Amino acid sequence: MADVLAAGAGLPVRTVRSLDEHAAAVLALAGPLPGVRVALADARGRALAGDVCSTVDLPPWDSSAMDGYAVRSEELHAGAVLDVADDVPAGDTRDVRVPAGAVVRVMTGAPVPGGADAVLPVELTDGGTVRVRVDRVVAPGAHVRPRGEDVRTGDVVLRAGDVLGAGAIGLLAATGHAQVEVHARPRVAVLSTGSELVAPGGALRHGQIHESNGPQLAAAAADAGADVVDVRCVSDDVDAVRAALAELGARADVVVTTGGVSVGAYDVVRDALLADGDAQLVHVRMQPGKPQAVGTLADGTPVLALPGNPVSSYVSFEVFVRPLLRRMLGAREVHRRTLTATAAGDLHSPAGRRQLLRARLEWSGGAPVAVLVGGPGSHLLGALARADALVDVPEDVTHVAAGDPVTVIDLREHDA
Ligand SMILES: Nc1nc2c(c(=O)[nH]1)N[C@H]1C(S)=C(S)[C@@H](COP(=O)(O)OP(=O)(O)OC[C@H]3O[C@@H](n4cnc5c(N)ncnc54)[C@H](O)[C@@H]3O)O[C@H]1N2
Ligand code: MOO
Repeated sequence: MADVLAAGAGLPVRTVRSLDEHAAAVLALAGPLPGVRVALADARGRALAGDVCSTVDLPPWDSSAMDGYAVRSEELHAGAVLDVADDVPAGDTRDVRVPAGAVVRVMTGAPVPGGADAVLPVELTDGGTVRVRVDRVVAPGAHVRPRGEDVRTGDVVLRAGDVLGAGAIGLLAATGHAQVEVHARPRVAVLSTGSELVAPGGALRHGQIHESNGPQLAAAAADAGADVVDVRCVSDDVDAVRAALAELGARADVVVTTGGVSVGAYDVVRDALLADGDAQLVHVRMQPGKPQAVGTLADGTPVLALPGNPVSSYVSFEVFVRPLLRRMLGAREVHRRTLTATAAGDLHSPAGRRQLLRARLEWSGGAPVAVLVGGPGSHLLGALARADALVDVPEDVTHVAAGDPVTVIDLREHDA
């Protein structure tokens, strides 16, 4: 296959690339954005800009795991009656000791008093508050959570590039961090182009359709952790597109366009990008998503021009834009998870184009099965909405039989 493709009389040449080559070119457009300090409440879904160490031991002191009595275990035997010398609820900040021959009542989460080596759960006693009768004994160490068992002061608890989920936010709070340094969220602007487009809700005349790529890609960008700063739509007018791109470039870290990037007479994104900035037209050996353009606007802002067909723009977003946004967000792993599933039915794929087919994952005996939804047509939005996976058929594979293993890109995870 040639490296460049002459697209026809009078049309600019296109670089021909595989999906992986184009994805690598897109990823090279930008690195992680600078770090910013944010409150924990704003940290969810963001990636750490540096390693984080604990400011405390966890637990910070020997802690009771049960409501009961702090005991010297060697003094216990069934039927023993011991004095209850003190009462230590959670939050008691005194430094209490267990006298010899006695016990101290403790609650879950209370510090285990000095001298005690175990906690006797209240269920193994008569529950006395002045004196307590021991019904059964416990071994040394029972129900005591030792200081530092979980985390030690100075331990690196989370690393740069970790994406903060609920567990990580809990750990940051527990280890003493009210704020944390994360990478800035990439600011994304989405520009849809097409004179046939009418805002959702608007009345349609013959030849017109509702604009759906903008809302779709804005949702996908937010889902990837981006801050969507603008979503707008312009008609097929090259000056209008150039003006919109210049405005959006000034406000965003990445501009994503849809439509107008193929070989048509009114493919104005193509013309606007070639007029300003530094962009390359690309023919990607994939279906959907063949015509693409990528580069920078006049002010240096990365721009990705995706094809207008709704499924093409969504799939292109998934495999090209999303990894770039994840990289700018600082995530260590920028790609979606893939898994091997069984094809539910036969499928066909064009030679020389890597095909990404919309599918639904089902489970049979615990193993994933990929059930295609809709056909390969890049206009089939009805089916796209029911898909939660993309079956990834390599360029050189033209036929997959029902029951064969297929690689599947799992779309079910939400990162934002
Ligand atoms: N002669 C050729 N024609 C086409 C080729 C080709 O190689 N030779 N490639 C086809 C492929 S593949 C694709 S993909 C499309 C991409 O073309 P564009 O990126 O220029 O997209 P448009 O022509 O502007 O639109 C295509 C289609 O999608 C609808 N659309 C566009 N924007 C939106 C939107 N925001 N919301 C909803 N729907 C949208 C538009 O109405 C068209 O139906 O080119 C093929 N043609
Ligand atoms: O490359 Mo297009 O996206 O097949 O419809």
